[in-house]
Amino acid sequence: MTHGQFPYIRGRRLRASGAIRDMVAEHNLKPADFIAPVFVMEGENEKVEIPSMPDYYRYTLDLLLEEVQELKNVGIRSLVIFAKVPKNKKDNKGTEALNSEGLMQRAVRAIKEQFPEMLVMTDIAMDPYSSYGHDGIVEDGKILNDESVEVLTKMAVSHAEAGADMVAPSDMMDGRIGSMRQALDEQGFNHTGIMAYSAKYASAYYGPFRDALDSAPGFGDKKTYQMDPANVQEAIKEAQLDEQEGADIVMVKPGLPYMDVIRAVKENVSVPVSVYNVSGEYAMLKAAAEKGWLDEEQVMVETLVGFKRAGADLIATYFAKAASKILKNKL
Ligand SMILES: NCc1[nH]cc(CCC(=O)O)c1CC(=O)O
Ligand SMILES: [Mg+2]
Repeated sequence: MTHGQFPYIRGRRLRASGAIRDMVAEHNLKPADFIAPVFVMEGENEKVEIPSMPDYYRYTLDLLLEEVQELKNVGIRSLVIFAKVPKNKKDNKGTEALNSEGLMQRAVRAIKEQFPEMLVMTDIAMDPYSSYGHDGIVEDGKILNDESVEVLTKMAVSHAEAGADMVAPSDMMDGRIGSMRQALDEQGFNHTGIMAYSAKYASAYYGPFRDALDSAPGFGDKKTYQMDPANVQEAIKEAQLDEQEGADIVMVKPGLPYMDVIRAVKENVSVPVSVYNVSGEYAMLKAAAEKGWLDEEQVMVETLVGFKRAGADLIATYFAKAASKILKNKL
């Protein structure tokens, strides 16, 4: 009798073909999972490749609109805008951030006008506007919390006025989510959402992004407000606090070195969890791919599905367009 020959339970039966593998896949990526970060700068008819982010560009607003059309064409439904602020418009209080005719506000209005169905998020942080490159007002070498929250709150209202669907505070000041929720509600923007960068770590993986916006801190580092990479319990606390203060979505950032944090946060909040697959993670893969050391497309998809497996509901990633193209061709 050959019946019962060892092994009679064979996992490989469910891996035998593309059809069965796709059928039993526990997690699936789709373009609607992605938030595409976009960089906008002043000027006309210009796009500049970010040196440490190959194939990624900063656009003047006219060309950004064409790029948004391309994102839409591959199925992307959401983007988050970052504005590059000219040096002469930077000061310690981030004054330019509140200018209703500022680049960010103009970009939101133009994108929402041409693509009303696109979910437009805005970065709320002072560093691109700060002469010190910090996410808050500086006094005697320290980053002030409550004074900065006042500015950040006004920034959120200004972006809501411009038409942002969600604001995304990336500053890590205490109490800013509650303050923004209250101000938005009081000023008639109770429909404007908040995606909180809740567990944002003091990470060296942000280097290329700071190149893109010319926003590196002018002195010191961001360790008095961004989190210590050693901590995970604290991430749960920060995410739960932001949920209580009214965040609609909480975020973990960066992504790859913090897969466990995504899982921990996911299990401890009831709002959706997003992850930011940051600029340094993009740069690492692009650099290895350029050298022919890694297969860019395969590693990209493997990484992105890894975020979903870890517990992320949505993913902000510079690979949004490339990954969406691949996913589209698969269907
Ligand atoms: N507060 C600004 C901000 N918003 C997003 C990033 C990083 C994004 C990336 O690296 O892709 C940063 C940089 C920082 O905190 O220094
Ligand atoms: Mg916090």
